Amino acid sequence: MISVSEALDHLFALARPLDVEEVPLREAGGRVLARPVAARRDQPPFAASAMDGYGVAEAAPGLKFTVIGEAAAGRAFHGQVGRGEAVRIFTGAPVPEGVKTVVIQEDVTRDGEVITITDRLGEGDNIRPYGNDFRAGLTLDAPRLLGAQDIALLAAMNIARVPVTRRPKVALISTGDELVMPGEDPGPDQIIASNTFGLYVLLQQLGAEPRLLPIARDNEASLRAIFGMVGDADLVVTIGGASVGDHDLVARVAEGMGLERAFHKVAMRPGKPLMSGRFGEAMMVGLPGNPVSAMVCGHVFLAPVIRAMLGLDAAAAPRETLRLAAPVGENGPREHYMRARVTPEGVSIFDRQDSALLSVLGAADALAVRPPRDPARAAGEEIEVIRL
Ligand SMILES: Nc1nc2c(c(=O)[nH]1)N[C@H]1C(S)=C(S)[C@@H](COP(=O)(O)OP(=O)(O)OC[C@H]3O[C@@H](n4cnc5c(N)ncnc54)[C@H](O)[C@@H]3O)O[C@H]1N2
Ligand code: MOO
Repeated sequence: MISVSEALDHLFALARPLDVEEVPLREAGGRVLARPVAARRDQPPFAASAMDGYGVAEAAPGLKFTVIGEAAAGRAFHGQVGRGEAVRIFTGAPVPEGVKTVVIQEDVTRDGEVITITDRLGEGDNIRPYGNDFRAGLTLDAPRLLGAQDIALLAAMNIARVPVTRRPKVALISTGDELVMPGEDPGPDQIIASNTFGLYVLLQQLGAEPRLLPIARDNEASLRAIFGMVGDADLVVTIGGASVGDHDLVARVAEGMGLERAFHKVAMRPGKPLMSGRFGEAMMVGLPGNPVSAMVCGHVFLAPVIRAMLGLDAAAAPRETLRLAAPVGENGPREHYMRARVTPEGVSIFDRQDSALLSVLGAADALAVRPPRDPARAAGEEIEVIRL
């Protein structure tokens, strides 16, 4: 069995980078910027007032001015402002020629067209200089996962269409005679396909485009038929049928259809029967069927693979080092990803870790990672966690 980090190395080698597409700005949130983009203008494109008030050449308590016009956002005052003159000005307005400072209206008394600066004149000129935020050519570097604030910046840069990495198309195949879809009536020996839907949402959240294929039954003909439906998927993910049982046919059938397997079985818990390889034009990852095993493999393997396909760093799921809230016993020979909660007292690992228990996963907000053969640990000792 290979280690988790060896498995990740294999997976990164199997993943192919995707091409670039242009999308409208509003659709670029959550996508990965594929090429650097440069600002197409200076911002602000003129010196702008930062406040509502009066623009003057020089301000001091007691000085009087005659108001000769008005400058508002989107409506400049085009004349020259001389000594003894003021322009009524509003936030965002271009600062007229001759104005050196904006006195906020709270620091002024007005009588008809004449204003007088009171004796509590505030500090600063209240003017945002030309190009103060950025200049044309300012570059947003790629690759970069675009958040809401990046979209605001790109808009200000006047970028209406954004080059992003195409979303990886992922075909999700559940396998098993026992599975029915949520909402259906299960027979007495059937259960509901669950991790399929968890993985679907995880993939969506990662920026992939998942597609649910019909459930493949535990026979070669059914598996072959469903594999025949993967189309132009970049990644084929199977769930279940990965182990050694008589009905675990996934690897055999996929190999019959051209899978070049890179590995099968990883020294981890849960998730041991993981496999992967190239499957025609696609990459294939076979996940174990146990609901928690599949979800843990989603976080530990699928998430880094999707990020790599999107052009982000090929890196394992980020870990943090925190302190244990309670002692934990020694670990076995496999790297153990234990459902846990991060509390103010530290990392609290759940007692029940069976890989069928989705209720325990639902209560968890982190996976505590124990190295193989990690000795028993006391409360307060450090432990690495992956946040869920
Ligand atoms: N003799 C051995 N038996 C098993 C081993 C082993 O090494 N030797 N490994 C165990 C481990 S670890 C795991 S994990 C499981 C994984 O087995 P499979 O990948 O073949 O999964 P299945 O047998 O198809 O299903 C396991 C379990 O999960 C349920 N399941 C499957 N798909 C779904 C789904 N989409 N949604 C919800 N639940 C699902 C299925 O009904 C089974 O209960 O093998 C152990 N056995
Ligand atoms: O390795 Mo299995 O995934 O423990 O349930």
